[in-house]
Amino acid sequence: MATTLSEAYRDHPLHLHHIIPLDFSSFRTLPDSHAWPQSNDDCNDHLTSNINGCFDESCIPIIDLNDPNAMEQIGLACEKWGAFQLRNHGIPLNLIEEVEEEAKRFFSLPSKEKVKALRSSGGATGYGRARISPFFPKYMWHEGFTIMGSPSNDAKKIWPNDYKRFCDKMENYENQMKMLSEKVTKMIFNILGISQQENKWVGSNNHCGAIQLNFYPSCPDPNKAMGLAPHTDTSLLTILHQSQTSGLQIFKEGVGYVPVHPHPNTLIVHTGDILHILSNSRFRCALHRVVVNNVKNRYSVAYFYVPPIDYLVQPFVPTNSLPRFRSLSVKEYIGIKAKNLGGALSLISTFLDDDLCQQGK
Ligand SMILES: O=C(O)CCC(=O)C(=O)O
Ligand SMILES: [Fe+2]
Repeated sequence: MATTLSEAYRDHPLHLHHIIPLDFSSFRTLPDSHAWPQSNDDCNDHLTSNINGCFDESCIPIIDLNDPNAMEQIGLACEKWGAFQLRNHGIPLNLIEEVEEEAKRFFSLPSKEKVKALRSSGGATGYGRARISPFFPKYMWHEGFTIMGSPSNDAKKIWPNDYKRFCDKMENYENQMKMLSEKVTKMIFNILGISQQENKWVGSNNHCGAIQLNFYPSCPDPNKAMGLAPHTDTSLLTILHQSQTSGLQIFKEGVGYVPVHPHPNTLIVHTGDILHILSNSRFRCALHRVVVNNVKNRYSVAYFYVPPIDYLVQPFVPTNSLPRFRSLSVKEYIGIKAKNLGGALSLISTFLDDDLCQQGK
C-alpha cells in the first residue's frame, strides 16, 4: 500500500530547493525568502470553540464519537465546515504523546543529521519542505517528515542503531489512525448513502495512508511568516493531532480564517478533496493554513486516509442532480493536484461556477 501512493508522486519530481528546509536555528531575523507580503486576511481570533460542545455558529464543532447522534453531527459539520474535532476517539493518549515526543526528537536534531533522510526529488517519504512549496512565491516557516507504511528506511539513516523506537511508535499510530479513519468513513458513507458493498476497501489493507509530522519553529517575525500556506488536503479525510500550541486556522466563507485552538484529548478531522468529490460538493473540503508565533515551537501529526490508488472517485449523485465532477482515479487526481494545487478541483469540475474549494490558493 505504501509504495502505491509513492508511485503517484514519482511522476511529479520537485527541485531540491523545494525540498531542503532552511536551518531555522541559525536565523535570528526573518530572511526575505520567508517574508510574506502582509495580507488583510482576517483571522477571527476572538472566536473560540467550547470543549463542552460548540453552540456558536462560528466555531469548529466538537463531536463526541460516543454520542448516539455523532453520525448526524459529523454530517452537519462536514457540510458546514469540512472539519470537526473529535472527542472519545479511542486513540490512547499515551500513544499520541509518544508520537509527538518522537517528532520532537527528530526535529530537534541538527540540520546535517535531518538531511540524511531528505526526500528525494521524485520521492514521497522522508524529511523536507511542504509538498505545496513550489506553488508559493515565498517559503514557509515549516519542516516536515512524511511516512508511508514502515518508516524504517528513512529512520535507519538517522538512527542506524536505534531506529526501532521511532518505527514502532509510528507504525502503531498508523494502525490506530487507519482504524479510526475506517470508523469515520463508514459513518460518512452512511450519511451520503454510499454503498459499503462497493467500498470493501474500507476496512481492508487495500487503502493508502500517510503520516506527516510537521514542525513550525518559533519565528523571529511571525506576522510576516507563514507556517503552512492555505491548501486543502488531497485525502478522503485527514486526522490531525496538534501540540498544545495554536496555529491552525480553517477558512469559513463569510467569516474568514477561524483558529482551531488545541483541546486536550481531541483530534481534528478534515474533509479532503476526494470526499468533496465523492459527496458531489455536499461536503466542503476545508481550506486551512498554519500561522506561527515567536514564543513556542509547534508540532502536528497528520494522518491522510486515501482510497486505493486505482479507486474510481465518482461523485455520488442524489436523484435529480447532476455530477459536479468527472470521475477519475485517485492516481489521476493526485497527478492533477501535484500540477495545479488549488486549481485541481475546477479542472475536473463539470460546472462553470463552483464553491470554496476552487478558491484554494
Ligand atoms: O499543522 C497543522 O495544524 C496542519 C497541517 C496540515 O495542514 C497538513 O499537514 O496538511
Ligand atoms: Fe493540510
